[in-house]
Amino acid sequence: MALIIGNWKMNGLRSGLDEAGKVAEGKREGDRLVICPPSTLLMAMAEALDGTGVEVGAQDCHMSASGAHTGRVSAEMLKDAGATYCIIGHSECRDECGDTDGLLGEKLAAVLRAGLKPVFCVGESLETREAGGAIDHVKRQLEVVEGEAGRAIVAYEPIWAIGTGKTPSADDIAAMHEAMHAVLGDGTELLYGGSVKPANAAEILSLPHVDGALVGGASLKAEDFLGIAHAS
Ligand SMILES: O=C[C@H](O)COP(=O)(O)O
Repeated sequence: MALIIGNWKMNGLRSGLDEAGKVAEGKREGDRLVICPPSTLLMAMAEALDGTGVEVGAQDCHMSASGAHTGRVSAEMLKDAGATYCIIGHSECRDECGDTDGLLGEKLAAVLRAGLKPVFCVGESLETREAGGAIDHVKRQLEVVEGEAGRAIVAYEPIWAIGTGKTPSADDIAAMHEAMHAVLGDGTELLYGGSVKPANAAEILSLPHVDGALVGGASLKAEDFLGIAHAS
């Protein structure tokens, strides 16, 4: 069954917990669903979803377990709050938080140290795609995670497809996932992310080496999120 992870990004107040409850109500036997809310909602959501089979994840973490890092949250704290997954290397974090490959290697180690499942994001810009360098770019990004391939989930998210309504062609997604699988092997689940919605989910999730989806905007409404899950 496909793994469908919803990334709420910086969206959601306590009232949003109702939507997570609706996801749990609509979950079918065997569905593998994860919601990554903002950290303010993590503990409450983990408690609300306890026993439903819908898991909760975080969107980023600090590499240290604790210390003088004002405003930051460690992987251990996220685990303690009820998270079982943690996204790292999302293009928005690479861009806004200055996540470098070196820093991401430390975050990956922190997530594994805390006993969380890392969801490591990679993806190219439109400029790189148009220059024909997408696969080489992603392969270079994968160097951070290659050593832990069996313990990580990797999400391919072309930056130009995030929140734009645009997606690569099915052939381009398949080619990228084939290239990632060749690097990482059978033990790593590979997700696609970038404008996934109920209408395109069946085609994307049927592609070879696409084991699931990382969903942004369409994860905010339970109906859409479940529509994606049930398209697989
Ligand atoms: O983490 C999720 C991705 O950035 C995809 O976002 P999107 O589904 O809104 O395009």
